[in-house]
Amino acid sequence: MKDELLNQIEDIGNNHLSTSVETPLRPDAFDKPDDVKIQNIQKHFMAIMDELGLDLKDDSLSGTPYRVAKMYVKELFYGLNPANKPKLSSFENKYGYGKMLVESNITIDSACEHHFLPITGFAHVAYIPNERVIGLSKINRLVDYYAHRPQVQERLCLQIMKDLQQALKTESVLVMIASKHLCVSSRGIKDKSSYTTTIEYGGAFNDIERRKEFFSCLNQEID
Ligand SMILES: Nc1nc2c(ncn2[C@@H]2O[C@H](COP(=O)(O)OP(=O)(O)OP(=O)(O)O)[C@@H](O)[C@H]2O)c(=O)[nH]1
Ligand SMILES: [Zn+2]
Repeated sequence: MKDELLNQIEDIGNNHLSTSVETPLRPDAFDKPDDVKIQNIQKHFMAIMDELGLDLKDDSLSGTPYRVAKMYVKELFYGLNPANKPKLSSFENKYGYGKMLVESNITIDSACEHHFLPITGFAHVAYIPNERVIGLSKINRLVDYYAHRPQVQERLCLQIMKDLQQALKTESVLVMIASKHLCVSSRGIKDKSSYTTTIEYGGAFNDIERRKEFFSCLNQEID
């Protein structure tokens, strides 16, 4: 009886846990063109500055609402729009390269979705090819694309991994991100020294020996 009750509680718990690596976006998120979004955000940001008591007639401040709006739509959050997703061109693995490829120290420039403050650091991506290999720069472009959204680091890691697994038609992909969150270092607890590491992997990387090999490839002195 007690076990049955515990199972029922567990079932209820599982039913409530719906997992998704998608960024929560409204279905109509891209119905408006970018210039309309910029105009609207400009008005809202003007209201924020006004509420803070800033003089919007000052010649150094008057352009700020437009600057911020353009920066949000075209730069910091360009990765929200699927139209901006890089094409992941892949090639036949004619040479039969069968071991690990590691693309390391990829710049992470992101923003935390809880505070809209920067997340900066590095991503290290590895995969073991099957029949396809991918253009190296496409890995960096994919990281940049997903980073340019309001993010949490865990989801960023997963979004990159899942897309690469799909493009490369293999589960053997690993994504590690080490970064600093300004919301931890510059406000709140103001811890300047801590940083956050997330690591997600599948396929051959479930083997600890493959992960050790990956770690041994990091921090090489190049140049
Ligand atoms: N798991 C996770 N948490 C994050 C990430 N970025 C920021 N956070 C955390 O999100 C949490 C938001 O918590 P709240 O208590 O609602 O916000 P807060 O009052 O500003 O929290 P403090 O930062 O502790 O002052 C904070 O603990 C942040 O450190 C991330 O990428 N992943
Ligand atoms: Zn934050």
